[in-house]
Amino acid sequence: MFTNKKILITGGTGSFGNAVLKRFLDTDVKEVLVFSRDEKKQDDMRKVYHNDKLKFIIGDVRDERAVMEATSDVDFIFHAAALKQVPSCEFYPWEAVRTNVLGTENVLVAAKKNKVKKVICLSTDKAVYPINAMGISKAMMEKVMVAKARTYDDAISVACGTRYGNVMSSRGSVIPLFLEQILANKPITITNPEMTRFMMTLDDAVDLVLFAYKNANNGDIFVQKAPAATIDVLAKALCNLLGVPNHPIKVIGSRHGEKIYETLLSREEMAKSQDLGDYFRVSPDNRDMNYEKFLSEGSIKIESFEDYNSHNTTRLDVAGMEKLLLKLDVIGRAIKTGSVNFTD
Ligand SMILES: O=c1ccn([C@@H]2O[C@H](COP(=O)(O)OP(=O)(O)O[C@H]3O[C@H](CO)[C@H](O)[C@H](O)[C@H]3O)[C@@H](O)[C@H]2O)c(=O)[nH]1
Repeated sequence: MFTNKKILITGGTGSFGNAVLKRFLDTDVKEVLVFSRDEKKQDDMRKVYHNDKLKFIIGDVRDERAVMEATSDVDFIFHAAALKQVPSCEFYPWEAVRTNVLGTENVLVAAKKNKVKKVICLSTDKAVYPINAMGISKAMMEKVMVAKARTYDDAISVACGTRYGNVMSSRGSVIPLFLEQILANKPITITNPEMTRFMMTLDDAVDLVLFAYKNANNGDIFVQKAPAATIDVLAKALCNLLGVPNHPIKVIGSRHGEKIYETLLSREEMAKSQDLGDYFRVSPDNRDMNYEKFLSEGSIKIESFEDYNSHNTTRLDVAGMEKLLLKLDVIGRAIKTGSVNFTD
């Protein structure tokens, strides 16, 4: 699939970057370039992987020149660089715009100029009916991707997007936090026990981008079908797995910008999405602005569709959640060693 090809991953030192990298390095890829800002994280990765195919570039997606140069000789781009923490983006929304929106524009402009064959832009469920700055910036990122893709020559370059739910145990997320709290014998801090989130493993996340890579047409957005659970179920499953079913719980209330449930596809998107089995594809609206030419489009009955969200998808009970959690290395390590290692 990647024989003799050069791949660039923006934000390649993060949880997703590491997971996707491992898959790429197992192929006969020519080179994998990690483009990111943090020299320390790059140096740590360099030492862990010891692989000649892996190259590191220091740079920021906000910097047009750095992006142009980094992508000059690249076949594929996986664009994962982002500000993604909901609370911090609420406090610094302009920073989210700079990285998530303008940074993505830089990547897409450079990809066109440098004739990159495919660009896969990573988005999130929080971009659908967005209420927080992170989600709004990711929604704008998707709009930029779709609009830029309209200007691409299909025979040369393809840009597409993927939308994730929560990636279980990614850096800074709730699963490592709850594990730490249990192991330190501190109460688990639950925001709202009834809140639901889609649950995806990092492997699912990698499968989704590879599916998009293989199947995308210009402007497509892909979503993977996924189960969901309440935070209460998640906390109970973690306590059971660590052998402390009666561990204390403290309800702390929602944080800035949080939603009670997340949506992977809006009702409007469901009406025109294509069901591909484990995935949905949402193709772009490629009409031009002379809308009077396209009257038949008005006939779809949006009301007869429901959005695809973490309340109405398959819901995991405690046993189902435990089974899914056991797929994560971090859980096995926590059970065995009594400590949390965040390398997943
Ligand atoms: O102390 C805490 C912290 C979180 N939660 C709850 O746990 C769920 C998940 O929280 P996370 O912080 O793990 O995840 P978010 O849903 O806020 O956002 C996450 O998912 C996004 C994708 O949707 C991005 O990847 C983002 O980086 C990542 O943090 C939420 O319902 C949250 O309210 C608690 O109950 N207690």
